[in-house]
Amino acid sequence: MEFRRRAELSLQPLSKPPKESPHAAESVLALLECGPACACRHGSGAGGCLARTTQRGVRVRLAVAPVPGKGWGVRALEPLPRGAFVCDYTGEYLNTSDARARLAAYDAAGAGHALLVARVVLPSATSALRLNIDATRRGNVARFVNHSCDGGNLEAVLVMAKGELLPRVALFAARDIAPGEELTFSYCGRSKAAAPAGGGAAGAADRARGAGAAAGGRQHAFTPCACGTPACYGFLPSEFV
Ligand SMILES: C[S@@+](CC[C@H](N)C(=O)[O-])C[C@H]1O[C@@H](n2cnc3c(N)ncnc32)[C@H](O)[C@@H]1O
Repeated sequence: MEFRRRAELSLQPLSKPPKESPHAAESVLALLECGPACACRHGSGAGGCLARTTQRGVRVRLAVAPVPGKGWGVRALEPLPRGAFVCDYTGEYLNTSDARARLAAYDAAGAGHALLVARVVLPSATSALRLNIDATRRGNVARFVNHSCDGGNLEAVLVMAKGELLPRVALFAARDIAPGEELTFSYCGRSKAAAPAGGGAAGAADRARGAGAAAGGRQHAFTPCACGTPACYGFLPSEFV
């Protein structure tokens, strides 16, 4: 597993929030993994490549359960050590015009959604790859993870595997998490209120600390936030397409 500042990730609402928004997204490090273009073998057994952390599916016990004021949410059913891989953020990869159309439809329906937008600044720094991953209709457990203004206990990390056409987004434990805790992350990137960890300890989230994220939560009007943290801004990140 290798981390480089090769690409910057900025996961944020579909269009940039106003500069003065407390929910401004920040750039992140990326995780590079082996992939289809590597000669190494997949698998965690003897001889298996270890640089494929996010490619083995969800290995931790999670529960989707109602959370007061937020609809459904995700809780840990076992201790998750800092740096543990929790899950990929899976969903439909959309082009931007389709993503905008869907957002308009979600808005019209007045419903929440789970459309995550990530902008990957390319090494030239003159252009960016934009990922629109919509987990609203098809996705995995990640689509039930709620927002927390203090950054939550998960970190969203951009994952690039050799030979894979598109990057992915994965969620890692940003700190030690106790059984029963609700899993959350910031929908708009690392919260200014969240204390970034140093880079010392081993673990993906450690080194990729600072990952931003913007899943779902696109609300046309300000939607009250029920994260309940001291850092709460009172509303979910908003987007202005
Ligand atoms: C990606 S989904 C998360 C799962 C969602 N709670 C559900 O029941 O399907 C995003 C939606 O969850 C709700 N949500 C997420 N975080 C919240 C929070 N901190 N406070 C209130 N609602 C939240 C919003 O309706 C948002 O549009």
